[in-house]
Amino acid sequence: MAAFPFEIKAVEGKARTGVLKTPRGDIRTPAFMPVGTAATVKAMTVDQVKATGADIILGNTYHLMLRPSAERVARLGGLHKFMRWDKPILTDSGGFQVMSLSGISKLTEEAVTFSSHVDGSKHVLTPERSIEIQADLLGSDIVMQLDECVAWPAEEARARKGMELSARWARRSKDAFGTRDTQALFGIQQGSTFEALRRESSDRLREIGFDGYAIGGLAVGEGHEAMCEVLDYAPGLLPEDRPRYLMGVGKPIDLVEAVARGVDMFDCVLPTRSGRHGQAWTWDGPINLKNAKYAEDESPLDPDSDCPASRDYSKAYLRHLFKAEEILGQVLLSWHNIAFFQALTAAMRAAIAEGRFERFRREFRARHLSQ
Ligand SMILES: Cc1ccc(CCc2c3nc[nH]c3cc3c(=O)[nH]c(N)nc23)cc1
Repeated sequence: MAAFPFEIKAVEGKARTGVLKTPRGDIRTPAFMPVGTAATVKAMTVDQVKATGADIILGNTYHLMLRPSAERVARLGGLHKFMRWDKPILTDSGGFQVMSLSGISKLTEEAVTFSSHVDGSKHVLTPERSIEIQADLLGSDIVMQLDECVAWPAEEARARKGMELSARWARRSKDAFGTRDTQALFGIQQGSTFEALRRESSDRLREIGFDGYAIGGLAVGEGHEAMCEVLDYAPGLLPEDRPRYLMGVGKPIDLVEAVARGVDMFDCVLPTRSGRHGQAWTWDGPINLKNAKYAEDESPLDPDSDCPASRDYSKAYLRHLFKAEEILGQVLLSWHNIAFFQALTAAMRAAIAEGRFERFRREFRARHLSQ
């Protein structure tokens, strides 16, 4: 019995819109999940995040196990209580962050061992330990298996080794997760840019059985075209009646093109990270508010938005805040960008439900990529 019912409401081509029902609330798909790495969506309060329409946020095993430690979060009541977010949380398993953030790390059949980028202390992550941190100590609603994300570009032999290790860790993760039914476990498809490897990965994950399936190993520098080439076949290798989560993606155009290829869930640091540097995402494409042309532009970022950061502040004021290095600039632009990504996924849900997604996709590309 799948822990979380996934109801697909409408389909247009490969695009789907639906609802993933969890004990802590429904997740409308296609869904964009704001990244809350260290128990905060950077520069935003949970009330602002909720106001944007986000149904779920992401937490990070790697960061929280190093600081304040998973045991401390558990003693403080778990991640939801700690950060005052009472809707669903998905946590990553930590392996990806070890490879991209920590200093010395060692990968064996048994575990990933690494030294903390915070204080140099030594840590060990096994599939079993990652499940314990995510499910028992942080208390997340959607748990990710521990996997190995092979760097791009990869030789086929190297990509096979990583895919096979991830498949063995998928089995160990499922065994450690057990028969919990108030939390969900997602497997992660690997195989780099090789169709045969991704097919084998998908078959092994399907055999084990998961509540949802992630597409890993992308958004690692391959670029939009190469990613779309993999997405032309990768989502379809996974069970069509369960959610498909494309990890680490992406720019607005990436989301639209991935939804068109059958992806349901997304996460990316782009809206908050670019917001902190003065980049605003809009229906007409990205703009850099530090540009002199906005110095006396009294228009807001989006007058039709219900988000105060998008509707109530002039570009001139936002530019001033960034030039003056005022914290409020980072707060307002993070808020606007997250609201824009939520508005984009809401527009795609409506378009698919009304059978006009292809028109939406065509019009979005024409307007957003016009620059
Ligand atoms: C809080 C949080 C931040 C980031 C993530 C996703 C991080 C992420 C990737 N980001 C870009 N490409 C990625 C690939 C993988 C991958 O193959 N496996 C895993 N476990 N995570 C990935 C999850 C949670």
